[in-house]
Amino acid sequence: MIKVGIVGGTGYTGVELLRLLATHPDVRVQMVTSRGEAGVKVADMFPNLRGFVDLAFTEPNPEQLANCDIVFFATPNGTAMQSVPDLLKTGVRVIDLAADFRLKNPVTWEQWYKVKHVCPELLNDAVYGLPEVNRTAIAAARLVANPGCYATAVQLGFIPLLEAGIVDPKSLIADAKSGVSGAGRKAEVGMLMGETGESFKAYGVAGHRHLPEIVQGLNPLSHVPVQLTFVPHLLPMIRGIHATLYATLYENNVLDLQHIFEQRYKDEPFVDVLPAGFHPETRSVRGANMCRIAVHRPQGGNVVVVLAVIDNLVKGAAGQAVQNMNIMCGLPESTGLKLVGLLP
Ligand SMILES: NC(=O)C1=CN([C@@H]2O[C@H](COP(=O)(O)OP(=O)(O)OC[C@H]3O[C@@H](n4cnc5c(N)ncnc54)[C@H](OP(=O)(O)O)[C@@H]3O)[C@@H](O)[C@H]2O)C=CC1
Ligand SMILES: CC(=O)N[C@@H](CCC(=O)OP(=O)(O)O)C(=O)O
Repeated sequence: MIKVGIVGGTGYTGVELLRLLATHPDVRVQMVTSRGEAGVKVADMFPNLRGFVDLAFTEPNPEQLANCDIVFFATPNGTAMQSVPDLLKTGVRVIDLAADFRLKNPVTWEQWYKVKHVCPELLNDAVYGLPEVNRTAIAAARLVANPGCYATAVQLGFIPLLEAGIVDPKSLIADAKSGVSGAGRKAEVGMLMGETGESFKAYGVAGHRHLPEIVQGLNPLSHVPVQLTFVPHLLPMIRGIHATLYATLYENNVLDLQHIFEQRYKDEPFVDVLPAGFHPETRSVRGANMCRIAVHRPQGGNVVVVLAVIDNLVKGAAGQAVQNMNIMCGLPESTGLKLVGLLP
């Protein structure tokens, strides 16, 4: 059994990790931390876990964490980097769901996250945990940087087009919408039902911190640096991301875009390319570790439109983290992740 610890078990991604790991056949969760809820039984706070998780929240104690095989950090940005260097020295392998180890350049990190990185020497060692690109490196990694939610949907949508070299990398536009759970569980006026319900708005148009992450991931697939306009929006729903992606074809000749997408993802257990003409719905991936994608070419013109949906808490966070753990531990990648989306 893999001995697992979770730092930050009371946040939305931490609870989602608990939900997924509670029925994982090869995992024993032996420690879940919360400073605010230390001593409280997990199942008393989250009744969906009654009968599955018989643990109480504890303070994040480094000695207990060192007794785990894998530690997940489901903590705010800038938290994991404080304790990961010491934890790695004990031989524990780490999966960080936050952004601390996603960007390779510490200057870029400081620019977007507004704090100095405390262990920039680990940034090159950390493997970006997008299995559809980095599976081999993830298997050998001691430190995995789990991608951001928007970054997952946007990259999975653009990857086949850039790899095939058929679109102008300077023409990329990502219009992405997220449910409110993307902002986490902490109290915030802007996330109240009265503020978000029956309303819809863009935010972060001047620059969102997933922009450098997406560009860093897509640049190696392109012969010239990509130029991306990324606009996130907040939707009055709880879970889900819908990314509508645009790119301009180099040549307006007939290309089988459907075939390109189907071939790229034919062996991927967690990317589902829909038949031509379909429109994916966020509810089809709610609770599931899946990215559903459709590719369109409106009016046969030279603009490709890709639609990609994920559950921000599953393929956008906890599910992808478990997928990475399976790969790191040599388990079949789908172990514990054969989840069907919740309709309606
Ligand atoms: N929500 C989403 O859809 C996604 C989130 N992420 C990222 O995952 C991480 C967690 O997100 P989310 O679950 O939404 O966050 P929440 O704000 O909902 O939860 C944060 C958790 O971290 C704990 N925590 C906070 N500060 C510290 C600290 N200094 N040391 C130890 N534990 C701490 C909190 O418990 P306590 O304070 O009691 O210790 C709480 O359990 C974030 O970095 C987020 O950006 C990534 C992808 C998607
Ligand atoms: C709706 C909403 O607020 N979403 C979050 C994205 C959450 C996420 O994945 O961001 P991390 O990079 O911090 O992990 C945001 O835009 O900040």
